[in-house]
Amino acid sequence: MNYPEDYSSEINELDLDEYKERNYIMDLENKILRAELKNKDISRENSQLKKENEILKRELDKLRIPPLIMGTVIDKISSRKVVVKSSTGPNFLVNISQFVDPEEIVPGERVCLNQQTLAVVEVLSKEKDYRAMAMEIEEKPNITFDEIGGLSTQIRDIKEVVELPLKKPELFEKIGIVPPKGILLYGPPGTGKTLLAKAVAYETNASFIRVVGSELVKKFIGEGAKLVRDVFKLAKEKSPCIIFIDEIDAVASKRTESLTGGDREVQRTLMQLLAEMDGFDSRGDVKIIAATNRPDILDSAILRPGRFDRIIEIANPNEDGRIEILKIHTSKMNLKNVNLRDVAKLTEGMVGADLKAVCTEAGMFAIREDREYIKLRDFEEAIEKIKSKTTPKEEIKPQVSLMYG
Ligand SMILES: Nc1ncnc2c1ncn2[C@@H]1O[C@H](COP(=O)(O)OP(=O)(O)OP(=O)(O)O)[C@@H](O)[C@H]1O
Repeated sequence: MNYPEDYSSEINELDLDEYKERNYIMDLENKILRAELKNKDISRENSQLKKENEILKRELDKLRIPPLIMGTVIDKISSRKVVVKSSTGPNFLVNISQFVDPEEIVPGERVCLNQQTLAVVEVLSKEKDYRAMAMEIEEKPNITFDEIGGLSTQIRDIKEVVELPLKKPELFEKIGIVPPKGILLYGPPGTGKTLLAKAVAYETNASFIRVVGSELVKKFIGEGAKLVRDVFKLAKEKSPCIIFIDEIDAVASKRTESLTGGDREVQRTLMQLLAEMDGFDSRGDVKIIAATNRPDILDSAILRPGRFDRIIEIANPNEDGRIEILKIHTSKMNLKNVNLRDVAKLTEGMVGADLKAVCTEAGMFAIREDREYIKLRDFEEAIEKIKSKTTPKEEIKPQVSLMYG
C-alpha cells in the first residue's frame, strides 16, 4: 500500500514506539521470571536450612540432657515426695518434678532421677523399659555383604571367624580347633563397622543386638553391669545371635590407678563383660563383634585369647574402595557422563558415610536445578560441601603388643 510520505513516517514512528514498548515488556517479563526462579531457589534453600536447623536443635537438646540415674520407688511420703532406692546404692528422699504426674508414681515403679537435683523426672513404663532404650534389637537386619564396598578382605576374614563356625560348627569339632568368640573391628568412624556386623547377622540368619559402650556407662548410670548381663541372656534366648558392642573403648579402656565414681562404674561393667565372655561356649551360636575408633586405649584384658582375640582393621577406603562404595550408593541414581573414578579421585580421605552423603547431596543439587539427571558438576559441588563440614578421619592403630590373630 502506498501512503503519502508524511503519513508513512508517522506510522513508522508508531511502529517504533510499539516495538520499543514490546521489548520493554519482554525485558520486564524476563526479569520477573528470573526473580521468580531465584525466589524458588531461595525458598527451597530456606526450607533445607530450616530442616538442618531442626536437626541441629534436636542434637543440642540431646546434649543438654544430663545423664539420668535409675531408681526404684520404695515409699510415697506425700503427693510430691518419695523415697527412691537409686541404682548407684543409697536411698534418697526426693521431690517429684512438676513434669511428672504424681499419680503415676507408686512403690515398685522404676523412675529416672536428675543427676544434680535428684528429682524424679521420668517414669519408666514397661514399654519404655530402660533395657529397650539401651539395646537396639533387630530380628534379622536387612543388610547384605553386597551393600558393603571396598572391604572384601575384611568380609572374607569375618566370614571365616564368625559365619563359618555358626554355619558349620562340626567342621571345627572335626579338626579340633576352637572358633573365636569375639572379634574386634577397629577404624575411623563411618567406615562400615556397624554395616559389617549387621551383614554377618543377615547372612547367618542371626538376630542382632547392638549396645553402645558409652551409653552403658554414662546414660544408664549404675545399670551398666546389669545391662551387660541382660544382653547376654537375651542373646542366648534369641540365638543364633550377634551381639554388637559399639564404642567398646568406653567400657574397656586401660585402667587408671585412682578410681573415681565414674571409673568404678566402667570397671564393674567391664568385669561383667569379661565374666560373660569367659562363661559362654565359643562353639555356641552367639558371637560378639565389638567396634572402636580408639584401639590404642584398650585394656589388654579384653584382647586375651578366648575374648576378642581376632582383630580386623577397617581402614579408610582407597581409590578402588571408594569406587565400589560410590557404585553402591549411586546404583539407583540417574547419572549422565559421570565417571565414578573421577569422583573417587576427588574424595581422597573420605569414608563410606561421607561418600553416601556426597551422593545424596549431588542428587539434591540436580533437584535444585529441576534436572532429572546428575552430572559431574553436581558431585564436585557436593564434595566441596561435605568436605567443608567434615574433618579428616585419623587412623589410629592398636599397640603392636596388643595384636593377636
Ligand atoms: N564400606 C561401605 N560401603 C558402603 N556404605 C558404607 C560403607 N561404610 C559406610 N557406609 C555408609 O555409611 C553409613 C554409616 O556406616 P557405619 O555406621 O557402618 O559406620 P561405622 O564404622 O560403624 O561408624 P561409627 O564408628 O561412627 O559407628 C552406613 O549406613 C552406609 O550407608
